[in-house]
Amino acid sequence: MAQYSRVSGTVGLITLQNPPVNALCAAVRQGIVEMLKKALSDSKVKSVVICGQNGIFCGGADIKEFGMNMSGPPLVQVIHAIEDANKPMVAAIEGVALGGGLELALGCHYRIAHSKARLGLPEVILGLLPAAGGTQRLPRLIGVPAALDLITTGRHVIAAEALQLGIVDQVTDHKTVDAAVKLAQSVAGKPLDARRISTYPCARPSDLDALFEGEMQKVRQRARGAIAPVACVQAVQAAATLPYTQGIEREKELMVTLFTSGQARALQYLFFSQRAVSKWSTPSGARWDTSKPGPIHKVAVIGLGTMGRGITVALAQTGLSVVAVETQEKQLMGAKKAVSNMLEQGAKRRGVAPTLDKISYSPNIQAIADADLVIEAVFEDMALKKQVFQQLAAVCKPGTFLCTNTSSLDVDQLASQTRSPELVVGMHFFAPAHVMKLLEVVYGPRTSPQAVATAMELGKKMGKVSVAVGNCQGFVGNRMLKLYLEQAFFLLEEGATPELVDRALEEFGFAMGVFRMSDLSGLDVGWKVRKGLMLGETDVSSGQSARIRQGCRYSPLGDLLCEQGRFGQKTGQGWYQYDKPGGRVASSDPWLHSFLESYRAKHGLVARHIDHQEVLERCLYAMINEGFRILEEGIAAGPEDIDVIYVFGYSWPRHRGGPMFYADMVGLAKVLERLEHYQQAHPDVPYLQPCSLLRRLVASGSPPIQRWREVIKKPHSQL
Ligand SMILES: CCCCCC/C=C/CC(=O)SCCNC(=O)CCNC(=O)[C@H](O)C(C)(C)COP(=O)(O)OP(=O)(O)OC[C@H]1O[C@@H](n2cnc3c(N)ncnc32)[C@H](O)[C@@H]1OP(=O)(O)O
Repeated sequence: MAQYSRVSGTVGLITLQNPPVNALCAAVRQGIVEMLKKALSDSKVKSVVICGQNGIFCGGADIKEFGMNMSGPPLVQVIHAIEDANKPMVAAIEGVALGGGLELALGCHYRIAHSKARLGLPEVILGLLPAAGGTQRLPRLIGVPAALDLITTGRHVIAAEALQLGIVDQVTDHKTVDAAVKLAQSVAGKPLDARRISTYPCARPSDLDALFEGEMQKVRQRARGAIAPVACVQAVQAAATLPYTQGIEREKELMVTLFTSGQARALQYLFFSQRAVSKWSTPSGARWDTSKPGPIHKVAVIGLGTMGRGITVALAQTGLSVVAVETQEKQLMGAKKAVSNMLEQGAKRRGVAPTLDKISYSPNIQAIADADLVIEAVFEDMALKKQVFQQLAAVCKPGTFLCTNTSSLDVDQLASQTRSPELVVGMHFFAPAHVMKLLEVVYGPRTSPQAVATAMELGKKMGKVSVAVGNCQGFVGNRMLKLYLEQAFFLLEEGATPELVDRALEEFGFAMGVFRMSDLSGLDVGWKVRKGLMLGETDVSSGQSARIRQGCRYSPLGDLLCEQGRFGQKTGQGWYQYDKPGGRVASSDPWLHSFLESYRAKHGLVARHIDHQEVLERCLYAMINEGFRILEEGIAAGPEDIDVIYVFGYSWPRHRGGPMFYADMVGLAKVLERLEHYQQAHPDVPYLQPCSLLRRLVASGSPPIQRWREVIKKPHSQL
């Protein structure tokens, strides 16, 4: 899987051959060792170039090998053999040099990159560190602060920045391998001692201890319990304080700890899950590889509130033509200004020209007549959306895909308003729509495979992680979220405080606990949804009836706060208090605590001690149980879909893989046992009843998450 040839008479060329990204699997590593021997023993060869086939240098170690017993020569030794070579070694970097790929290049004596190439050490994103000498060579080459930045964030740099940092020696706009061969010829016979990075001293800034202390603090804060970023800092600290041979030992030691941690498993599962969700399928048999997306040149957005504006920005940034329609003139003018600002800021950040000219604005719905796809983003109200869909059906040209940006409403009811329900599909964006990576693509029973494929393709163009899901109340994300929120309310009724619940969830790894998050997104949003479901009326706020709706336990706490005008950050008061409306810093609110006390007294509830474990089990297992129901009903095709939705749309801590992966880590039997326990304690909460799929999985011996689909497909087995 590595090829050798001699070019221009005196240059040995080693080409890595492992499509699609030339990952360094055992056979590639073995191939490099053998081809290197050939090159070094060929007396005609004066210098050697290493490149990758198909315009990609190397995407790093083969992540698929991580779960297996490693065979073949270890990458660290391969790189040492390259660095020790007595002929100049030149890395010709095209496409990407990531992880082990960049480490391989750092073992070479010279590096040349194409101007479009991207370089980086993204191991931290996989729960690892660059353990093939990356943490030891990079700081020696570019200095401790710059190396810490790249290694702890995993960010990619383009060739120009790599040149500026000193990672590469040259950048070319021409054929990289040809330029590398020229460079190799020009350095043939030159001494190599000063080119072996492992022999460089590591420049030590005078305030080294303070630098590492500050970095460690920053990283711990950002990591939210992830251990890899911390290990990355420790490894770079070894480079700065120890000789290379000891540093590389420390790097290995830290890597072994990470390698065997559940966090690395979770993050690697997420890497493959993120890619797996693009290979969507539906229960009716439609699939990504047999469904062709329709051609989309022009997209219309209807309704320019917060969501419509974000969607318009995200569309314009893809380079598509956009018609943005808002019937209220004042709102239209405001939207135009806001969208232009967002586009300008985004373009400035990315160093490109803003795409303002891609958008035309109109107060008239007739302006969308020639759009290929329409995204309706009006207020979340079924009657209003139905009216808009009737208008769309009348105005749009035949074959136009009609998409609704709804967070929970029935996509099929909207499809019924049109003559072509097969063209109707949900596109559930998350706020702010130009920033958040997640897109739920919702197919109804009549949505055509082509409509799903088109929405998925558009999501990809917009840089989203798109997940195809079935049509049900709340789809996947909000359906599970509802139970998470509800359990948190029940915990308050039983004696917890918002602070206690949030602390437990934040220690678990969420950026914000459920109550701080509700304050941020606005309590009124959920209130309106509950009213729409006839749940949020508290006119019967005394006695038992206030806490029972539609025959089940209900907590009106959120509704009662809204009735007081406490909508969260926007009003300066919610589950917490803020220094002013729009304030961001939450502080404990004595009013809220006495409100909870009088609420409990009024309803005869006796506060009891609640610990973090109960908070996690009640909030997370309720949600996970619903996840199993979603899988059983075929609303999500597999656990990966649910996990990707939760990580990219709901800030689930990445190093915990997602709710379904977490259930696998905890153990399905344990989750089942705790759900049974809570169901007995709370018989008025029917959804705590363990889902039959969970029971079947446990009865099947709790197979690993990668094998759940086999059990899902056999609905009646094992019981
Ligand atoms: C004690 C132990 C010592 C070990 C020492 C060595 C340690 C080294 C650590 C590492 O190198 S870890 C790996 C670091 N590299 C990465 O994180 C890069 C991951 N890949 C990417 O970021 C992207 O794939 C890409 C390379 C930028 C290409 O992106 P693109 O959008 O073009 O394609 P994708 O859809 O993402 O990928 C295509 C295809 O390739 C598979 N794949 C990508 N990278 C790897 C890899 N490193 N190993 C195995 N497979 C990889 C990906 O899964 C896709 O597969 P599919 O089947 O087509 O979905």
